[in-house]
Amino acid sequence: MSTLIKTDWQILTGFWHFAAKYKHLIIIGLSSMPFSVAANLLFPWLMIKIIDEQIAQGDLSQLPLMLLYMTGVLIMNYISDAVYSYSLRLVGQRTIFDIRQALIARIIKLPRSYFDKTPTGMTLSRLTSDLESIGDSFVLGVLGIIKDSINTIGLLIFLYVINWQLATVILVLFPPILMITQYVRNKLRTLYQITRSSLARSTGYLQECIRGISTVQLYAAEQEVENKYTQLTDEFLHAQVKANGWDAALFSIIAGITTIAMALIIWSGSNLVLSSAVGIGVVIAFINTLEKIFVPIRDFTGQITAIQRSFAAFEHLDELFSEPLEEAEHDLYSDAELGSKLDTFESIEFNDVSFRYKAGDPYVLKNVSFTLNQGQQLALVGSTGSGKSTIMRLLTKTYEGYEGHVLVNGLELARIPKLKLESLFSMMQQDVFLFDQDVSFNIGLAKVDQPAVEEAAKYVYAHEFIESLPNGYATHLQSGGDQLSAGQKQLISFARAMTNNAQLILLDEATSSIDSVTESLIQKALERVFEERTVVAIAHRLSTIRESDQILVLEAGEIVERGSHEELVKQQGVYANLLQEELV
Ligand SMILES: Nc1ncnc2c1ncn2[C@@H]1O[C@H](COP(=O)(O)OP(=O)(O)OP(=O)(O)O)[C@@H](O)[C@H]1O
Repeated sequence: MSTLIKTDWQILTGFWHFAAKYKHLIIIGLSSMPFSVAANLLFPWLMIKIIDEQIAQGDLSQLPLMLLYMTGVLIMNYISDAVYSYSLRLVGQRTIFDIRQALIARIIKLPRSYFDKTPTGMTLSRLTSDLESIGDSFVLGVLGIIKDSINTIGLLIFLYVINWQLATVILVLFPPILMITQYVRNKLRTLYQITRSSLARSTGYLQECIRGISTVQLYAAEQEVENKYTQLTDEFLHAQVKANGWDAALFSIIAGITTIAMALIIWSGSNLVLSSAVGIGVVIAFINTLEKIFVPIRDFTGQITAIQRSFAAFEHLDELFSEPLEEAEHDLYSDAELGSKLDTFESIEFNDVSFRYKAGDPYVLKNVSFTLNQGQQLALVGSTGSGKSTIMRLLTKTYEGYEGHVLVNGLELARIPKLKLESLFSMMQQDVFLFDQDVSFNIGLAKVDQPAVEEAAKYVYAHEFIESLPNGYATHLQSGGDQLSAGQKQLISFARAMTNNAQLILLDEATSSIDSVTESLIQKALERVFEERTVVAIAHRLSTIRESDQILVLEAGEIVERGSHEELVKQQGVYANLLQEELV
């Protein structure tokens, strides 16, 4: 089997098309480089000229012109540096912006199976810290390395041309500087890893505690939470302090080596001056250039580490981009093939359907078959874990990969694009997710106008309670609708399901206990839906589904009984038992 592990280079080239869009900016940035290098070389060259050919000769006639040149060179340096940084940083920022947009577009289309196996925090960190890491580490690292390497090589060649003996003095100091920086960087890398992982752990812990704040307060566990958090952040602080120490040490060591180099240059330079091999200007130019060579070398290993660190982020993003969008893999019906076949709901047919969530897992649906025609009501009944919600999830294409056939109006469900189902089916969910927005948004999800929102609310008897809220439909629902009762949340979910006038209502009745006033509203709404629409319902209270045309009783993924309420009662089987339990 061929290995699918990509090299860093392959991953990186996979992202190139994002940056390639800004080729013109990259060309502008890179073409400023020769000017920057030229300025870096011209400056010491002019200095030598001024000292050795003007000052040392006692002839200052050319001095104003030389100073003018120097000013020009400095200005050229600033401008080229600014053009380089501005344009290439802009490329970095725009590229990251585009990657973020592409990532979000991808994430929201990923199948539910992805979200089942991936913690939310991990997906969010791809969009935040991984992208930030690419911005901070990769973009700045690469920009720094390109600029510093070209400048350093240019300067070294220049110094060798001016005087090879003094240039060799500088070159001799390269190996110890590289060794020391490598050693300190390794220490820093380990410490940075500790700081990152301890920060991630403490932030994760804090996130969890804030999410579960009501439990923390209810059980008076504030002190324990505080202690644990202090312990986790202590580790972070400790590693950070150590890292600061090493960072400062590296800085001082390089400053020390620069001083040693200066002493060596002065010492050997003085001898060369005395023997008239070079002018004093050359020695001064060498001293002036030292920092420009040693500081980039100090930063070099850091930039390499930063770039390496960003490879992990690229790898994470690549994984996310490689996550399959399940629907795209299927041979979906074209618009022409569908024609008007899905304009009105006619029937659903489950034909020997089996399903498991993952290959190798046990089947949670086994050979399920049933038919539901327009205008009928089908109820799914069974103990917890028997597979009722799984049937709903297959119908809404939340999960794919069933065995057997599911036909909607005679068309294979797997081949129907999800969007086409939207106007046909509507789901009244058990887990009501309310957005931190007003009631109207929560009902219409910004897809329908206010009259349609109110019409849907009236249909499910939610209008009255919504009107009694402080700002009616404009009332802001905070933290997932904490100010609403479980029943009120359900009514909003019902209204949401009604906004698109879908012909088939998929109903997942809530198990949560509901106050009696809202309960009667919910019952009225359900009765109306059952009377007027085609319904597939998971009902926890059997009273809700009494009037259904067909009741399927599931046990461990299999249909064990089917029939109307009366027929099942007569059978004296599982359904009759469930009914008995409910009455008790
Ligand atoms: N995302 C998932 N991944 C793996 N297994 C799952 C997943 N969701 C449900 N299951 C398993 O599938 C089986 C059927 O679950 P399902 O949610 O369909 O039951 P249910 O009858 O709707 O139960 P309840 O009445 O409690 O909602 C259970 O054994 C459950 O553990």
